[in-house]
Amino acid sequence: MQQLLIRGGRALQGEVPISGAKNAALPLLCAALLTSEAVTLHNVPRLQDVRTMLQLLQHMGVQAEHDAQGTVRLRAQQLGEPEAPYELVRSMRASILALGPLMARAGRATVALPGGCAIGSRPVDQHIRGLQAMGAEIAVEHGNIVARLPQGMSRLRGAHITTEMVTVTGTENLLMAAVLAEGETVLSNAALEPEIIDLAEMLIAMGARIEGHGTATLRIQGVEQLQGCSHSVVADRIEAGTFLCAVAATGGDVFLRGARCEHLGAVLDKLRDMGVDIECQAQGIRVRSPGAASGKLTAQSFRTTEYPGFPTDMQAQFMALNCVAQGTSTITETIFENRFMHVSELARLGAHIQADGKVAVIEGGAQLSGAAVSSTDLRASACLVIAGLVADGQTIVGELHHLDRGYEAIEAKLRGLGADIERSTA
Ligand SMILES: CC(=O)N[C@H]1[C@@H](OP(=O)(O)OP(=O)(O)OC[C@H]2O[C@@H](n3ccc(=O)[nH]c3=O)[C@H](O)[C@@H]2O)O[C@H](CO)[C@@H](O)[C@@H]1O
Ligand SMILES: C=C(OP(=O)(O)O)C(=O)O
Repeated sequence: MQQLLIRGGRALQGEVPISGAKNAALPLLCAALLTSEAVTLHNVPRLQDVRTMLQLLQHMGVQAEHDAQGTVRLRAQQLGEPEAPYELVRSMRASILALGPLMARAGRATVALPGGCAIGSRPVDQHIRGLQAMGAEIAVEHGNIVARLPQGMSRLRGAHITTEMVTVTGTENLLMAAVLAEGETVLSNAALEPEIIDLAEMLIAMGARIEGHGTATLRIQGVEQLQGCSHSVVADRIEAGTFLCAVAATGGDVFLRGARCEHLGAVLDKLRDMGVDIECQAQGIRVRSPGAASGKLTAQSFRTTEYPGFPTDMQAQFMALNCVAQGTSTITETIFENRFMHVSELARLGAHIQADGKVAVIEGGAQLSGAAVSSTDLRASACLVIAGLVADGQTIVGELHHLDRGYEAIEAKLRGLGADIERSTA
């Protein structure tokens, strides 16, 4: 079993490269299913979810290779069996993103129903409803979503779809289904995340006709086929936000190369209000902080909401920061019903937090002390790493498969900034 050993108390200094976004790379990889031509993706992060997605695509007959420079070359010339088996789906919920492209390209798909996972029940009813509105027949059989076109129908048909809530992968799935559908699709209540814009831009480069990406209404005119393309994955705003919180907590002066201020508005506002200096530059973000130990950082309350609000994927990391900043803060998690599992682990490090339902109240100013803690999900593990970086003594973070799903070389990047952190096999 692998674990991270962190000896806290060092300020972070220097420059760190921000990788391509996991949550953009995963739908972009699935978009390669939409064409028989070659697709090249640059700036693809080397992390476990990407490896799982490549395995899934290879399972369907897609040629896919990831080189050491972060370029993935894909070709879905002929699709094999359009199915996503449970072994792959259960380790990565984003496998559901194969459903829309497979229905668009092959007219049938079998995708294992993702189970309830750590952070909430996460149903996919909106994905299914949207595809049904486009003419798909869908049944759930033996734990699989089995989708097909009815007899006599050769393509999905455009439809007006309003999702009942804003869903990121739901919007992506329906967008990828609509680009090859017959006629116009209007997606209302669409998600606005930068990863959706990145996907729309790649699809447009493939010949798709899309308007309104980045707004709540997407208009798609279906085309008969798409061509190959070359596209670079947008920078990971959540990885950048994680480093911002780490530097804020430890203190220091770091340049996040490639990070984009315009994608981090709500997080940057809270950091500035806290007393952290943020400078937006063309090539990245510079962050300077006196560190929590100075007593000069003021804890900030927030609610997680859909983009452009405060991202749920930054809630845990910011909570670690609020534990050591001064004052009492309240965090309300509105997106997922079970995303406070890091609270009990932070308590093992000496944090003072009371969580009840959607709301956690954090009494700041804690002097954390190192202990053995266990990751419960991806961002919870990043939160524990941040806490470890400011705790006295040694923190041991276990269950690293969560962290490795979504962070590329996080300990090497932190070591490059002066952190005392290493991976060991227990
Ligand atoms: C791979 C990827 O991009 N993952 C991100 C994506 O997840 P994901 O796309 O799974 O999250 P959604 O935006 O779909 O979920 C938002 C809310 O809608 C609910 N819902 C969603 C779909 C549906 O059919 N029915 C339903 O009830 C969910 O349970 C949740 O409460 O957006 C989340 C919210 O920003 C992020 O935390 C994840 O990191
Ligand atoms: C929850 C996350 O990812 P996923 O949707 O892949 O589980 C995340 O990136 O924080």
